[in-house]
Amino acid sequence: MTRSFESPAAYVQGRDVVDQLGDRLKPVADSALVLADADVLEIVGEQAETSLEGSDVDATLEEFGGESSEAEIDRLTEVARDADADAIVGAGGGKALDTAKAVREQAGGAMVSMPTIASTDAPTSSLSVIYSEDGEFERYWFYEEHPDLVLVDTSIIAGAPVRFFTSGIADAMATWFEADAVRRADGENFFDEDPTYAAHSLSRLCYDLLRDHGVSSVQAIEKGIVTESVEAVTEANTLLSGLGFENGGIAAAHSVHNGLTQLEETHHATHGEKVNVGTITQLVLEGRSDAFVEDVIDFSIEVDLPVTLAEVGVEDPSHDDLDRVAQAAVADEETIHNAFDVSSDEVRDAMIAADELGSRRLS
Ligand SMILES: NC(=O)c1ccc[n+]([C@@H]2O[C@H](COP(=O)([O-])OP(=O)(O)OC[C@H]3O[C@@H](n4cnc5c(N)ncnc54)[C@H](O)[C@@H]3O)[C@@H](O)[C@H]2O)c1
Ligand SMILES: [Zn+2]
Repeated sequence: MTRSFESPAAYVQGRDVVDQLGDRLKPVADSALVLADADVLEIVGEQAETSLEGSDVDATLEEFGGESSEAEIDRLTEVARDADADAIVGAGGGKALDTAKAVREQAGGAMVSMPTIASTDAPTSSLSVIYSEDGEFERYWFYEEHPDLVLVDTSIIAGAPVRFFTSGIADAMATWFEADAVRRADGENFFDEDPTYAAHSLSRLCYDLLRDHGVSSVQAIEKGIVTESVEAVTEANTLLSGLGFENGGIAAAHSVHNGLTQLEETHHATHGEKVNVGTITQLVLEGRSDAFVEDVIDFSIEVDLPVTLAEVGVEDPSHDDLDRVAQAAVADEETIHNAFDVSSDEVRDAMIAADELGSRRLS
């Protein structure tokens, strides 16, 4: 079996790095299309345009409608073609970046991810999650190419609501436990190949940075300030978690997340928040010691992440509801099989046990 590692060509992070957009794009583009929703255009539109035009790159700003749907991708692809754009710049959260990746796939040229929140693994990856226009999950699109540049402005990240940042911490924490489980089970990464030592090691570094700087970084984001802890956790949430999940593979935490999306009442919880319940469930499935699971739960509570089903919207779940979640989590295509040989009954019971441990630590 071969092992593989793939990544964006460049990653740049720091205060005010949006000002570098033009200089960094100029070698490959004479014109760029910037895609962002109305709120994000308010935050970063003018700064991006000034930087591009200051480097003689023609800038077109277009409002993204908010859903990474095929219809929106097709509409924006037309805008990119009409503008004769050599580069697509996506700014915002996971949905805006996933849309920009899809538009680049169809229109060609270079692609820049400019996450304005550190909430998910979307900025660095070579895939988009596609939804219907009404926001129902439809499918994943996989691409040959990664973004050419990921530009992460920490002064913007620090100005965003803290819930996005803590959600990113949850998604990043899962990266380590999933990559480690995949490696132990001899599972595969997102490129259907063996994970490298690098992927395993970067995933571990991701977790260590979260545990070393998580609490202080969240405190700093609450105050809207940028500290070294904010830089460390932004890097963990964005670069390390992104490289870690694609190259290391994912396992049960994300399958439980996918199962939870079956229940309407979890829809208000973010991706990362549902993943956190999945992480604790995975640790129970692995048979980790009480002390180990409690340590992860206590850290989650400290950074205000959910540790119970009720906290992601599922109050007093019926046996049937939990069976539905568990059955979806072990569907044939689910990544849980990458690392675990388990039945839906085992997943359901692990969810109940994880919920119980979480409730005890909360009280
Ligand atoms: N492609 C991948 O590898 C990958 C990985 C994980 C998740 N995802 C996808 O990412 C999406 C979730 O992304 P998300 O959690 O980032 O949310 P999102 O993209 O759904 O929404 C982000 C929201 O935050 C707002 N926002 C952005 N920057 C802001 C700022 N600086 N200040 C205030 N508000 C700001 C936006 O206006 C938007 O309303 C899902 O569609 C999920 O499937 C993709
Ligand atoms: Zn995730």
